[in-house]
Amino acid sequence: MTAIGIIGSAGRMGQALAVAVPDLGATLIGGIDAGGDPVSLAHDAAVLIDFSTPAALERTLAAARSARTPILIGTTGLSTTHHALIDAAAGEIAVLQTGNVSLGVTLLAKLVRDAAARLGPEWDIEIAEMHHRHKVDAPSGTALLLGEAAAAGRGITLAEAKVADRAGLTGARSEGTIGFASLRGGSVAGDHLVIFAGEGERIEIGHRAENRAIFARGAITAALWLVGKPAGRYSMEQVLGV
Ligand SMILES: NC(=O)C1=CN([C@@H]2O[C@H](COP(=O)(O)OP(=O)(O)OC[C@H]3O[C@@H](n4cnc5c(N)ncnc54)[C@H](OP(=O)(O)O)[C@@H]3O)[C@@H](O)[C@H]2O)C=CC1
Ligand SMILES: O=C(O)C1=N[C@H](C(=O)O)C[C@H](O)C1
Repeated sequence: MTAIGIIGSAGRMGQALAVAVPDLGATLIGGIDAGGDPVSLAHDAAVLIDFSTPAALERTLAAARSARTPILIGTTGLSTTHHALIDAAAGEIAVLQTGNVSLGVTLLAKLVRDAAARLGPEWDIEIAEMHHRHKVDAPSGTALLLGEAAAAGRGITLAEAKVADRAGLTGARSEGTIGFASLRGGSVAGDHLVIFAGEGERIEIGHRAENRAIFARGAITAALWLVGKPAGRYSMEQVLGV
């Protein structure tokens, strides 16, 4: 059985993973939280799964590289510096980083890209997300992933179109921008809605996570898929074949 090591093992996702690992024919070799040693975990595990915090990523990737252990990164709130670290690691080990490991969101991203490509820039794109009261980053990793899919469909980068900070006297909406709205409250596992707002009509497509089991399943499936893969940066689309 494939031995999985978890970074962030006592957290909400870490606990969901511990429940799901045996069901998917793998075994949990160990896990760490703040203050834990990623080096020995990376040597013991056949693959690592990280659902922790961006601050942990540099040490985690260094450990994975030194042990040559593949890694699935689900942690969100990553900066361009973190992505550069991931790219560098992917030169030596198999890495998959994504803001959402579910089948539903992986497919939704493809639908969003397609819709954005077919609709002209006069269709305004807005992305709304709601999460539980404990979430610390905004917009969510999923919202950003969907924004990137929409931007790719339009042949632009999200960086040039993103508007995530509306408040006060904002002025009218600029054509071609992609807006984000983040709601926080209660125990919501993760809701995302992508709105294409045209003149006199709207298209809305979205996804609701009803629990963390879907994330645990997606993460373990992806982690098992990474074992034995050559160095590189992989995607959930490749794992799930959608
Ligand atoms: N990609 C996806 O599909 C999904 C992504 N996520 C993302 O996963 C992340 C975790 O979410 P969630 O489980 O809800 O968060 P939690 O806050 O419940 O758990 C985070 C865990 O990480 C641990 N941690 C903190 N610092 C370190 C460190 N330096 N090394 C190792 N572990 C550390 C914490 O331990 P301690 O208590 O000791 O600080 C805690 O156990 C978030 O970024 C979230 O957005 C969540 C769901 C799905
Ligand atoms: O923090 C969470 O809980 C989640 N985080 C991910 C995100 O930022 O999109 C994925 C999921 O929506 C749950």
